[in-house]
Amino acid sequence: MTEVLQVKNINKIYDGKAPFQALTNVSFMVDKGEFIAIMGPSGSGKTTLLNLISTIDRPTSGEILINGREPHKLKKAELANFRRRELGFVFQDFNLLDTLTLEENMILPLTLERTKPSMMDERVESISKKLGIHGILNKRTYEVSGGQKQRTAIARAIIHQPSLLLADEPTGNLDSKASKDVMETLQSINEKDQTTMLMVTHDPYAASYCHRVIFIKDGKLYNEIYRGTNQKVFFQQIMDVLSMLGGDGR
Ligand SMILES: Nc1ncnc2c1ncn2[C@@H]1O[C@H](COP(=O)(O)OP(=O)(O)OP(=O)(O)O)[C@@H](O)[C@H]1O
Repeated sequence: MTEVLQVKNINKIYDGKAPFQALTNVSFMVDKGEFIAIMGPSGSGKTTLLNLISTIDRPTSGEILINGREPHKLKKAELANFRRRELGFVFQDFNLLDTLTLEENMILPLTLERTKPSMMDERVESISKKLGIHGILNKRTYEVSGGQKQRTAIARAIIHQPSLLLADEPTGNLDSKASKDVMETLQSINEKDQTTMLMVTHDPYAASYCHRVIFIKDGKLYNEIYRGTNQKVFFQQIMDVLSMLGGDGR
């Protein structure tokens, strides 16, 4: 089986005085090594979908399988372990701990797994070099740039070699130079390590680094497009779908 993520017929209804159906019959598959962007207007259900895949929230009906397993069926403690081992997270606002150095931030997931110190050192060395943060590992988060913070957050997200890396607007707080830098970093990790990635983004330039963009509108799949060899052409195709969707994709 090469599918890392299977989303099958997902519905999500938020209960309340006026129940709201945020997702309707959403299905898609993601193969090992794929790099996927999810785009759509504001309120279309992107965050809802990411929360279901990241197991933070549960679907009302339908199945989500990650590496062939259904995390939503696990008990609480097992689910916590599953999430820690199988998933990596990158957020818009980095979510780094300000009192720790970049290295300490990076190794947090390994500390939780009680990984041997020699193994930790090896991982820190190779990943920090790959991400271009090796020379600043002893700095604290307030001493480095936004792009460097996000690269540290990416390092933390991949240090335990997750099956699936989930990113929520990873370039949302970055200027265009730092965004380019972070997207090139994600692309290179995806290519070298075959890490499967799924990213929610409003940024068509960021999405143009992906293999495939899935568009959602009003909680339903609207369209999906695959990248050929040319990133500029893909960027234009993404812009075209966004303009059909209406607005600026937000
Ligand atoms: N906890 C909740 N209870 C009720 N309705 C919710 C809840 N969370 C989200 N919604 C509604 O579900 C819909 C989808 O929201 P969601 O946050 O998934 O959209 P989004 O595509 O991520 O939007 P944005 O791009 O603005 O972040 C919206 O109409 C929202 O108001």
